[in-house]
Amino acid sequence: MKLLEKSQIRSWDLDTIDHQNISSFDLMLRAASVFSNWFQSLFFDKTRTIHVFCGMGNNGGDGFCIASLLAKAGYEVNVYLFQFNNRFSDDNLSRQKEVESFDKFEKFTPFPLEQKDLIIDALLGSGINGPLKGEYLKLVSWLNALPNKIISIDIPSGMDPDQPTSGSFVHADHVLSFEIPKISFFLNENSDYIKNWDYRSIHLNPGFVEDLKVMNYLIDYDLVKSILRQRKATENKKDFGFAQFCGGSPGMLGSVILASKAAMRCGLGRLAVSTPSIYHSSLFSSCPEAMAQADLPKNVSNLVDFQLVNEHVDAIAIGPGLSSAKESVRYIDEFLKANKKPAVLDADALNIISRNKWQPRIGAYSIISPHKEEFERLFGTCDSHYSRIQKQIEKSKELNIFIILKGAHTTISSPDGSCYYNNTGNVGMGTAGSGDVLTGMLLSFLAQGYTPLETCILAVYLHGSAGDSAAFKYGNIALIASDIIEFIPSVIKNINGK
Ligand SMILES: NC(=O)C1=CN([C@@H]2O[C@H](COP(=O)(O)OP(=O)(O)OC[C@H]3O[C@@H](n4cnc5c(N)ncnc54)[C@H](O)[C@@H]3O)[C@@H](O)[C@H]2O)[C@H](O)CC1
Ligand SMILES: [K+]
Repeated sequence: MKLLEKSQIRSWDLDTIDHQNISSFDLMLRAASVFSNWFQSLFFDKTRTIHVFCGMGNNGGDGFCIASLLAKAGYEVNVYLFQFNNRFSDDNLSRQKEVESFDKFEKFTPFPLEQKDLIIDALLGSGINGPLKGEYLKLVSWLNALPNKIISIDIPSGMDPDQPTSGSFVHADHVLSFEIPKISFFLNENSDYIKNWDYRSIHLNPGFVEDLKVMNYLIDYDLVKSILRQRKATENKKDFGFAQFCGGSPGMLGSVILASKAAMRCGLGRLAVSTPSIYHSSLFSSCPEAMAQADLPKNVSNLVDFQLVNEHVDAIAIGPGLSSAKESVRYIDEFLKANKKPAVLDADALNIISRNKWQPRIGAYSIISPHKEEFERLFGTCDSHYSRIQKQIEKSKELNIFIILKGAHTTISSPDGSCYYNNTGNVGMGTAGSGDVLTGMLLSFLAQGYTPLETCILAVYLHGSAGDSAAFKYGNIALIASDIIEFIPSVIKNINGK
C-alpha cells in the first residue's frame, strides 16, 4: 500500500471529486458515514453521551455530519464548535445546519463532562499547518488531561501527518484515518499517544495513486500475498534454495538453532550450517533438517572456507552468535573479501563491521538487519525515530544495501530511497533470539530466489505476524523466540493457503 504525504492526500481528494463528478460535500458525507459505521461497531453502548468537538475546517465539517448520523442512530450527541480562527472552510459552514444546536466557543473555558462519556475529536485534520497555539493549546491540554476516551477523526488534532509534531496534539484512544494510514502513525514518537488506529476506504479514485510516485509504503497483506509464490507439484528441494548459515561460537549455539529452524520453516530446500564442529551433534538433534558437511563436496573440509562453500549455495547469512573473538573478525574479513552470493548480515557481523569501520565493504544489495543500538553503532546516533529512518534511507542509498531497522515499527529501506513500514509484531517479540529467527527467515527467502526487497518484505511481515499469533496464545510477557517459529507455518498458510 502506498503511503501519501498530506499534500498528495489533498490532491487525491480533488482528483476524486473531479474524476467521480461529485462535490467535496459528497466526499465529506462518504467519510462521515464510513466513520459513523466504524464508530458504532466499536461503541454500541448508547447510554453514554457523545461529545463532538468541531474545528473550523473540513475535519470539523466531518464532525457535524458524524454528529447528525449518530443522533439519527439513537446516540445522545452534544456538539461544540471552537472558532478560534477567523475563517471557516465552505464545507464546514454548510454542514453546521446538519445539527439542531451546538455550543460556540471563541475562547476556551473548561466545562464538566461525565467520565464515561465519549469525545469525538473533529478539531483539526490533515490541514494542520504548524504547532498549536493559544486557545487550541489550552483546549488540547485540557482534553489530554480528561479521563474520557477520545476518538479522533482522520488524525489526532494537532498531529503532523508526515513527520514528528513539534507541538501538542490530542492523545487519542482510537483514530480512524480515511483511505490510508498517515506516515506519522508509524513514528515511535507518536505511538504512545495513538493507542489504536485503523483506516477505512472512502473510495477515493484508485487511478490517482496507480501512477503516483511515492517513497513510503505500508507492508500489508495484499503486498505480501502478491510476492509469496505458490509451489508446483513437480518441484523438489533443489528448487527451494541451498543456503549457508554462518554463526555460533563457544556458548552461543542458540542463535544457530533458532535461525536454522526458522529458515527451514520458511520453505528452504537445503541448509548448510557453518558453526564450530563441537556443536554439530546438538544442532542436528534440535534441527535435523540442517546439515554441516553432508551434501557438500568432499573437498570442503571446513565450512569456514567461503571459497569452497560459497560457489555451491544460493545465499548466505552471517553473524548471529559469532561473538567478537579475533577469529570471528578474521571470518568476517574473509567473508567481506570472498563472498559472491546474496547475503544477510546481522548481530555480531554488524558489530565487527562497526568496530572496524568496514561499512563500505558490505556487498551491494546485501541485507543488514540491525536493531536500534546496532544501527547507531554502524551509522551514528539519531535524536528521534524519524531522523533514524531518514538516516536509514540515506545509508541504503549510499551503500547500495537494504537495511531492516528492527523495532516497534520495523522499517525496510531500499537503495532506491523507498521505505517500507511494517505493522505486524508486538512488544513480546523483544526477547532473546527473536532477531535470529528473522535472520533465518531472511536467509530462507533469499536462497529461494526472492529479490532482496521481496525477501525483506516477506520475512519482516511474516515474522511479526507469527509473533502476533504467538502473543495471542502465550501473551506478550511469556513469549519466547521459539514460539515465533511455532507459528510460521500458520501465517504462511494464511497468506498462500497451502
Ligand atoms: N480524503 C480525505 O481524507 C478526506 C478528508 N476530509 C476531511 O478533511 C480534513 C482536512 O480538511 P482541511 O480543511 O484541509 O483541514 P482541517 O480540517 O485540518 O482544518 C484546517 C483549518 O485549521 C486551521 N489550522 C491549520 N493548522 C492550524 C494550527 N496549527 N493551529 C490552528 N489552526 C490551524 C487552518 O487555518 C484551517 O482553517 C481531513 O482531515 C478530513 O477530516 C474530508 O471530509 C473528506 C475527504
Ligand atoms: K481530528
